[in-house]
Amino acid sequence: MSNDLDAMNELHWLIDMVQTIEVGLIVLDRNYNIQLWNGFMENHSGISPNSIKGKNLFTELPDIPADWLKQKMESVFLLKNRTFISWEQRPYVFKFKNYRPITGRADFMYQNITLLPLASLTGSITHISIIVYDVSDIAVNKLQLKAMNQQLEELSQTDGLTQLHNRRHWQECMEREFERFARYQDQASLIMIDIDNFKQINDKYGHPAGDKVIQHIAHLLKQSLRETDCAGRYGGEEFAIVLAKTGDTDALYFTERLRKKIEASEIICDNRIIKVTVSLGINEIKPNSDNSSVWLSGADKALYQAKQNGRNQSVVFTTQN
Ligand SMILES: Nc1nc2c(ncn2[C@@H]2O[C@H](COP(=O)(O)OP(=O)(O)OP(=O)(O)O)[C@@H](O)[C@H]2O)c(=O)[nH]1
Repeated sequence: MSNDLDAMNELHWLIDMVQTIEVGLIVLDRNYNIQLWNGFMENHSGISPNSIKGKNLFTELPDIPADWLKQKMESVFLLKNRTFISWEQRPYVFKFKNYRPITGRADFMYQNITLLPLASLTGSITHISIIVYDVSDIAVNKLQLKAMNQQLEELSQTDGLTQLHNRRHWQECMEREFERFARYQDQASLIMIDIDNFKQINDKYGHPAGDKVIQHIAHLLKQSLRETDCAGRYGGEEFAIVLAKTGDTDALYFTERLRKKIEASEIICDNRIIKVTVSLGINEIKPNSDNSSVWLSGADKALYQAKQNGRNQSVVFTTQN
């Protein structure tokens, strides 16, 4: 008698706990009709256990990705094995609003889900349990950390004044492009750009005005680039670009258009108009280029030649440079 009472108590406690636990519990039969729907599910869906019992899960909650979840559940029935669905795989299965104060930034509740086969007294799998864990805190923290890391990575690759790639990152990009060429024999051209007589601009208008000129050139440069091109601030008043899939004839067309655009533009600083020009050196990858340094130094030599020739011009590297 006392054993019966103990067992009854245990069952009663268990039912109480199932109802109040901060985890969603659902039991479905073979046709996905709901047999159990605990307090957590009621609180977050607004649907009471009495009103949903015996009804089909997918009819009652049409937001659930039915085909996808059925496929998972069928394999649980078939293999008699539990399955886990992580929030990283699918942020949620049940579209519940997120009310947590800490993770107020998430609109919905991130969920980890376990699908558990339930055996009848005869041992056959007649039902399935869906266990829903609210993992919004973990998910939001992880996503925030990921976003911050991404931001940090971008910052570590970006030049603060111009928002172009910084020298180190540009160099990596250039080396990648060089290796790609070595593998696929693709065309690519490297361009070095230097602002003409920049020291005089600093001396005449002041360093802040000089900075503004650098930003202005970077802005015009960005406007001229394609998605696949890679541009960076190589030094103080020097920029470097890799034009993907571009031979030196097209690169020259690009640099001349940019040069003329810069020449025609003006920078207004403290009510004064500043006009600048740039010199540009171009070097197309050659099939016999040994390494990326040779490619870079070819463009640098062509730039030097452009300066020697009187500035405000583009020069294509040849072995005579
Ligand atoms: N305002 C500003 N000036 C910089 C920056 N970095 C380098 N400079 C200046 O840029 C000038 C570069 O001058 P030089 O290399 O002598 O060449 P240049 O006057 O441009 O003459 P050419 O290149 O021969 O046409 C130096 O005076 C540097 O101090 C920067 O970030 N901002």
